[in-house]
Amino acid sequence: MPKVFVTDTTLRDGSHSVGHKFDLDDIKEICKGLDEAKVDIIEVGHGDGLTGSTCNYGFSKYDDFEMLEAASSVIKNSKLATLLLPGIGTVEDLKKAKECGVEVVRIATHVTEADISQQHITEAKKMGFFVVGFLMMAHRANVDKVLEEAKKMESYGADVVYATDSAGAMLPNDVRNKIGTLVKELKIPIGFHSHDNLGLAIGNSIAAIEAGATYLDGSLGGLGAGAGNTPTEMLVAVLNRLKIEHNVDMFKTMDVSSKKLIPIVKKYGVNLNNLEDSMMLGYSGVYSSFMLHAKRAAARFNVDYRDIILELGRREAVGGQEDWIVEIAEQLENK
Ligand SMILES: C[C@H](O)CC(=O)C(=O)O
Ligand SMILES: [Mn+2]
Repeated sequence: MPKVFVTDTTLRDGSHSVGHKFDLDDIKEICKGLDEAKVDIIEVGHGDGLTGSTCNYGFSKYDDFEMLEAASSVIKNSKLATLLLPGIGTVEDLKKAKECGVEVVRIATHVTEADISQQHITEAKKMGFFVVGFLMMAHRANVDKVLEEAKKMESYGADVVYATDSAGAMLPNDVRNKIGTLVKELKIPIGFHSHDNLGLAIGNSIAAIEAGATYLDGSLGGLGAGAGNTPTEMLVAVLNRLKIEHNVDMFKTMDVSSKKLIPIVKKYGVNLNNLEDSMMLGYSGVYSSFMLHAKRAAARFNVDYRDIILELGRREAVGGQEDWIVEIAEQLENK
């Protein structure tokens, strides 16, 4: 299967979950972590896109350009992105975003309204942006309509078109059908952005990949509107398990999620699940009762418990082989 590019939207879609109130220092911390994890694209800004900070959508703590400058000041590897909804953001805002170091702009419209993206996509291309057309609420139109609207975005010059499951309402077959059709009928790469309202964010992302999508969105810990997005760290784990080529370091996405994002969002009363333990067990296929002992051994030998779990998975450990844990920890210490 072709290589997949990961966009992390913790600092844009995730900002819906914290009332658009991320601090500039928080933005820098998260961006640094995502950048070190080599996430391809990091999206930053108000949850409703550039200049979404209004009484309609909720005021953010900082304006988008301050947030984008803060992000840009720490990003070395990844590309900085922002979202724009025509009618909320303007071409002037795109120019300002460019000056802040933004390289990727995602122009978002309702799935039946691609026409209103023409000016913004055309102007963004002239400014040298990598332009993503983002068709929101993709469950609300049938496959022919989604195709018609995606083709419009392609004809305006978009580099990628997304089908976006804004309401987390799509079922895997719908994803497969729509993404598969776009992949077949368009010349540009196709992306998918999901929400977890039916517990299908990861499953639908897999359906999208299998149907040929090569741009996938996630957010750390799944932080995002509604039930949240596909967790970035879990998406990377699944890509690894599927042996699909990508650029992202799984452990580093886990670290930025558990060590940086979770403490930050606690300030806003958001209790984000720490996915690390359950994800490592599923990823390596190790029985849950090994976790406690692996953590104890990791502390004793000063090694990463995740490496112990990975090795237990490689050895296909089963109940009764807990004695391997200390042996593995000791070997890791001596490496
Ligand atoms: C403006 C929305 O939050 C964009 C998005 O992420 C979605 O439709 O989903
Ligand atoms: Mn979203």
